[in-house]
Amino acid sequence: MTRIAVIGAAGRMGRELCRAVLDDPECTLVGGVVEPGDPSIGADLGTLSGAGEAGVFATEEPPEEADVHIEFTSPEATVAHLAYGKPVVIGTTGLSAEQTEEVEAAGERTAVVLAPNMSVGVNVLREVVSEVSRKLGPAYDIEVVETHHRHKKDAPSGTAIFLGRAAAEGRGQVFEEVAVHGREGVAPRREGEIGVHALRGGAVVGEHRIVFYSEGEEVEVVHRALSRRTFADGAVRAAKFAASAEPGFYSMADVLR
Ligand SMILES: NC(=O)C1=CN([C@@H]2O[C@H](COP(=O)(O)OP(=O)(O)OC[C@H]3O[C@@H](n4cnc5c(N)ncnc54)[C@H](OP(=O)(O)O)[C@@H]3O)[C@@H](O)[C@H]2O)C=CC1
Ligand SMILES: O=C(O)C1=N[C@H](C(=O)O)C[C@H](O)C1
Repeated sequence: MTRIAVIGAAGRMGRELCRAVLDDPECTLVGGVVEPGDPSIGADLGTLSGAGEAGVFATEEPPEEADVHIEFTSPEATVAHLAYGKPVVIGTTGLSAEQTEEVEAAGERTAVVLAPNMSVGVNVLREVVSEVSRKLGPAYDIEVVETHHRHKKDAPSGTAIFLGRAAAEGRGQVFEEVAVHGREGVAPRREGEIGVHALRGGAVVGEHRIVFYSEGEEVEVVHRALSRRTFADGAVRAAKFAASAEPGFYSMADVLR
């Protein structure tokens, strides 16, 4: 039985995670951490997440007995929470290069899984995107287009960067050197650039399109998340992995291996 505490339990993903952990016969939800001063402190996590009373309550600090934490909060909170020192699965996106380095360094002390998208589909698609890019070669123009709900804070999405890197790597480029984020004014396409575009609106759970254009054809690789449950199920799978893994810095590729 894996004892899991959800950090950021009052958020959109936090509630989905609480439901997913409560539904999993191999896991026990032992706690849920919310921001200091949050009105849901003391609330039953089952009731808060819509799963029905669970007898486990939202707190400001995680319970000692957790084997592993699942963290979907903000970049700042995620880095601050590394001090808990527990095995942790991190889904938070929008981390700076310095914040990512801090997360990586935590892997020297405990098991850390960091993934901008916990769905099986996106992680399989990463290989497909890399391979399509490799086979089509540098003559094709690549554009990455992502769409998310109106509440999403970071842009572009962590997944757009993840899949953009795969496309770049596939044809021997470094994504950060060729990415062009949106276009405005006089902005003709330069050879080899990868355009990245973030659409925000409504309740869209998450859509990612990697489009390859030549003069004569258009090849599109698409992932649409239909429910946040797909991310939560992946995170719970990663938590079971992290709870028994050696200290190290892991990705979903390690979890799904
Ligand atoms: N890897 C993946 O598969 C996925 C990743 N994500 C990422 O997960 C993150 C969260 O997304 P989402 O759930 O939609 O966002 P929400 O804003 O709904 O949830 C984040 C929650 O974290 C809380 N929080 C902030 N600081 C702390 C803290 N110090 N302690 C405890 N809780 C805290 C927030 O509280 P408050 O609102 O009061 O600030 C909020 O309830 C984003 O970075 C998003 O991109 C999302 C989906 C899938
Ligand atoms: O904020 C979200 O909602 C999502 N964020 C992740 C990202 O930034 O890639 C994953 C998913 O697309 C949903």
